[in-house]
Amino acid sequence: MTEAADRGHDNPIRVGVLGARGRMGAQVVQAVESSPDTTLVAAVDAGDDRAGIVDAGAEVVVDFTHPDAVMDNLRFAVTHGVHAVVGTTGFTDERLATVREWLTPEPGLGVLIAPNFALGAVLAMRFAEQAARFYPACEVIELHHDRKADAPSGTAAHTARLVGRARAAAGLGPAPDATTSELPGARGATVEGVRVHSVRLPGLVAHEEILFGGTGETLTIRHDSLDRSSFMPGVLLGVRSVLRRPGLTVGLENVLEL
Ligand SMILES: NC(=O)C1=CN([C@@H]2O[C@H](COP(=O)(O)OP(=O)(O)OC[C@H]3O[C@@H](n4cnc5c(N)ncnc54)[C@H](OP(=O)(O)O)[C@@H]3O)[C@@H](O)[C@H]2O)C=CC1
Ligand SMILES: O=C(O)C1=N[C@H](C(=O)O)C[C@H](O)C1
Repeated sequence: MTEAADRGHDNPIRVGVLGARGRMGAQVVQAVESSPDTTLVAAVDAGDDRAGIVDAGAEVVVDFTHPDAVMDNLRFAVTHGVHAVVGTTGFTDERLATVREWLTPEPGLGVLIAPNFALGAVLAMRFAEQAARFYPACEVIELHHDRKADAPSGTAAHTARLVGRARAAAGLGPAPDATTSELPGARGATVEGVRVHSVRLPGLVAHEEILFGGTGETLTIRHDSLDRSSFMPGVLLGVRSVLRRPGLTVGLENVLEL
């Protein structure tokens, strides 16, 4: 039996939420309160004292804050022996290396950082990684609500990294592109050699298309989060699994064993 299965309503996992009044944080608060094997012990937002998380005896902290705040929050959690599940974006390879260093003296502690907690988004990334070596060209389009702070999205950047690395491993060179003249930005940003385009519109939630082009055909992989509830099963799975995953885990695909 897994540790997660041992935790029920008589011994729920004690969870603190950082960014608790934000779009995602408010949903996480509800999800944690509604799940029989988790209990909310602290809800902290900007301006609140995050020491409340430690004082309340949280075992796991969930962070949906801001790329500028997340590293400081994470260091706080690790220093105080609290496991962390992080959805906040902005993680570069350098940031991930720093988190690994922080965890070195804390061998029992787990941190899960996932660019996207929606099942379909995780599957779309895996499918894109699998398709990458078969097509000479790939571009990513991400579409989000107009209140999003960062571009490109963490999911799009992660997808492009996975595709770019799979292309390099397959020995594929740069994608064919005859463009010699362009308005700055017209061809998007480049992540690991893959073009990424960002759309921001009211009415959208979180959407991604990965487009592949080849001989006489295209393949489009598309995922749509139509509501933020789409992220909650993944967040709760992360909370349950981080307790038995010491060290740094990047991506929900590792928890799902895809
Ligand atoms: N991995 C995933 O599946 C998903 C990831 N995200 C990511 O999550 C992050 C948050 O998104 P979203 O909820 O839409 O953003 P919001 O701006 O709605 O929420 C962020 C909240 O965090 C608060 N905050 C800022 N700094 C701190 C801090 N140091 N300590 C505690 N709280 C803080 C903000 O307060 P204030 O407004 O006063 O600054 C705000 O209430 C983004 O990086 C986004 O990309 C979003 C959806 C899914
Ligand atoms: O800000 C958002 O909304 C989202 N952020 C994450 C990202 O940047 O990839 C995940 C999802 O796309 C929603």
